Amino acid sequence: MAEYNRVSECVGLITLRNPPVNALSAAVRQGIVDTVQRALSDPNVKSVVICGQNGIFCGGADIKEFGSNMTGPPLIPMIHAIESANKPVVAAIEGSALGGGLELALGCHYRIAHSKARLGLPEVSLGLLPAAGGSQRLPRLIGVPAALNLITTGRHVTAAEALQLGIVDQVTDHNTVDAAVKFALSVAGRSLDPRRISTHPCPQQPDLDALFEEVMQKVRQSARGAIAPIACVQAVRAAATLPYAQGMERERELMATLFTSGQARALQYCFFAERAVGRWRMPSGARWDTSKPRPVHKAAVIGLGTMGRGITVALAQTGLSVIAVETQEKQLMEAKQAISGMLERGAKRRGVAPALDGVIYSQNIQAVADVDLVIEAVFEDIALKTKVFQQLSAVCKPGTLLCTNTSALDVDQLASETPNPELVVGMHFFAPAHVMKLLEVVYGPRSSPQAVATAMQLGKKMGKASVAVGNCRGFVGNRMLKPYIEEAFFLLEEGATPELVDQALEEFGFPMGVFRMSDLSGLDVGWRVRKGDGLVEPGTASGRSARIRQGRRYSPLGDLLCEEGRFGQKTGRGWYQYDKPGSRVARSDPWLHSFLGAYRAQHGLVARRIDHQEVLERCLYALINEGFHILDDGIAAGPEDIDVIYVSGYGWPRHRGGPMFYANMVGLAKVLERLEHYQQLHPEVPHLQPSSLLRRLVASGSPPIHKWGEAIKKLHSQL
Ligand SMILES: CCCCCCC[C@H](O)CC(=O)SCCNC(=O)CCNC(=O)[C@H](O)C(C)(C)COP(=O)([O-])OP(=O)([O-])OC[C@H]1O[C@@H](n2cnc3c(N)ncnc32)[C@H](O)[C@@H]1OP(=O)([O-])[O-]
Ligand SMILES: NC(=O)c1ccc[n+]([C@@H]2O[C@H](COP(=O)([O-])OP(=O)(O)OC[C@H]3O[C@@H](n4cnc5c(N)ncnc54)[C@H](O)[C@@H]3O)[C@@H](O)[C@H]2O)c1
Repeated sequence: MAEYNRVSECVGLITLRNPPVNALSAAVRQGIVDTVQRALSDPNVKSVVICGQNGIFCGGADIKEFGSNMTGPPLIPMIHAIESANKPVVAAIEGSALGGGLELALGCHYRIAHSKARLGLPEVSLGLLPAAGGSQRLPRLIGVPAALNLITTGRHVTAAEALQLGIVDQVTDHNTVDAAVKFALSVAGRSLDPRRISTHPCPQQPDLDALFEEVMQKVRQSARGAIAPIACVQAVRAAATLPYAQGMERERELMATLFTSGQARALQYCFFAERAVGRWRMPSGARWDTSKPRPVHKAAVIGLGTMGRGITVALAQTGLSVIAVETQEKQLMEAKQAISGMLERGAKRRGVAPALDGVIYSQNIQAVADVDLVIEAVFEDIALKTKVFQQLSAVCKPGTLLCTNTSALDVDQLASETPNPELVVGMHFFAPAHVMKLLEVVYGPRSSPQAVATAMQLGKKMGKASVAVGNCRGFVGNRMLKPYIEEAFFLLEEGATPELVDQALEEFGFPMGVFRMSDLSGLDVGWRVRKGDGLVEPGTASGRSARIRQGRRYSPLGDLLCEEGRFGQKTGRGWYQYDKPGSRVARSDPWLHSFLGAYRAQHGLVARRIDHQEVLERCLYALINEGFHILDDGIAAGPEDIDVIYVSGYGWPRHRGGPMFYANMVGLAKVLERLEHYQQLHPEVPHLQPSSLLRRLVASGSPPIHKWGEAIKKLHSQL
């Protein structure tokens, strides 16, 4: 709703009231229509101010309404009525003015913002465009290049930048509503014609065609199949080339296409999923809203290799004091240099001072005695980690949380080696840890709710998408990756090439296919794991039996490449070839193709034609099937958790919503049918055997994703 008051005798003050972000629901739109009319028809009112309650102007259209039949007054005529008003209307912007919220403000004649406010048109990130006139008014106000940048990226700008761009007329450090009322009084009676943005022509821009061509190319490259950024460019082009009314018509047409697209549904699902994972729960019944995190002022990182360095940077950037411990002197010196460099570059980008003094380096574990939380990132070796955890338990003050960054070891086993297992959780970061958005917070059966709450809160402070998951081999992300990679290997055996597999996955929207990714992260990583699992058998055995290990189909292709010293980019050779070790441009390698030919011949395999469809079905459905197992095992609380993990940590294209959402879109019956089909063809591949949850869901009529919970058993913290 919207509340109306008369202030300073002759200013009509309209306050949007719809907590928490004053989204423009039907009731709010109706409230605005009514109160604007009331203010305009009151002869005592000389000007009008629109603000939002609780320090936030407006978070835009109510996204929850998009899934239903929209009722209430539409936004476009409502904003048009404000712009056409014969009394000045001033927007008082505190907190956020986003999407429809900024479009509403652009319909006002003046905009006053608090210095801490953020403004933007983020519709593109929801698969939409600013379709309440934003795509037509913003270019008229700030010019085509700046509007293109804001609308195609959806980025939020600070009040200072908004002032510089000309989006707002004044910025205040004081009470915004008071400033806006004062301003409204000062402009009462002035001509409003120059303030009606829709009546302006777009500022002239030389080489308009070249500009649009360039931006379109850039957008197509970075959008990786997303349609909204392209529609955003088209809408701004309409603003630049057509009269306002025709531009609005184009905006409407483009929005109509986007609004009902699967991509918009997927992106809006992601928006809510990212918020839903914050409402975590544990098998014990402990939950986000009943578990109080411990304050963390000082943290420690043990082991300053690849991961420890990034984790130190991520912690220091949140303003924490960090004790960074590394036993090897040379490593310590190198780490200090690398961490300082990362902090300096990060601070420069964000325009703040680098937190160099926030990090204290030591070779001695005793230095962590008074920290509140430790993150261990030493080598992936259970004996070493156990020793480190025992040392930490002896050294740290009582109550210090002990977190491990292990990728695959048993968090619960580590916990059981300490006197206080309730203080132990996994904090599984992804490389590079100061950049990658994802954090899996892994709880064991004995982890306390407080430990989980603390790790989740710290993750949020570091700007991570933090997801609480149970303890099992590979946790959620890496566990699902295993069948995906295995299927890719099997496809090579059957006739595919790394190029074909990668192309299919990249066209689907992954930034990198499985083989380019494997070259980047190093083939030796998986080799070490497979050796540890007793799967790697040296030798030249041939035939089908050589490819069955531990009772199931196994492809030794990755091991054979490692035996050749082909570890990927770092050695200049892997699934592709590179100009030199460390170089990043992958080129097709004829050696690899003849190696695959010889391998197939040795094992009696006949190459067949494999198309993109099969690549996608085999790799993605195997991954999704594991996701269903994970849900059934209770390792992830819901499909949103899995989807957030895949979108923020594994390059799953956001406009496809995540693997579980994608399965829902494709249709669960179809996924089941294809898995059954491939399982019949490859009976020795257990991960193609459809999960019982998938079968149950299909049997119960394939309920929509938000109803899957009813078919899922209770949460577990361990398999
Ligand atoms: C054909 C039809 C024509 C239509 C015309 C088009 C109009 C327009 O162009 C389209 C739009 O405006 S598109 C919209 C463009 N606008 C955007 O994209 C802005 C989206 N919002 C944001 O970016 C952030 O919420 C803020 C920065 C506003 C606050 O951040 P913060 O302080 O960290 O808070 P938080 O944790 O993020 O959210 C708190 C709670 O509020 C919820 N909620 C939030 N916004 C909502 C909304 N618009 N709606 C509903 N709910 C919304 C959120 O889900 C959460 O509830 P939950 O129960 O926990 O899930
Ligand atoms: N590299 C990745 O992509 C990645 C991703 C997620 C998780 N992880 C996990 O993070 C952990 C660290 O991996 P990494 O890649 O950073 O390893 P790394 O080999 O780069 O670094 C490990 C560091 O720990 C130091 N160290 C060993 N024993 C120590 C001790 N007792 N005290 C202090 N320092 C000690 C080593 O000197 C080395 O500098 C592993 O458990 C790994 O599984 C790695």
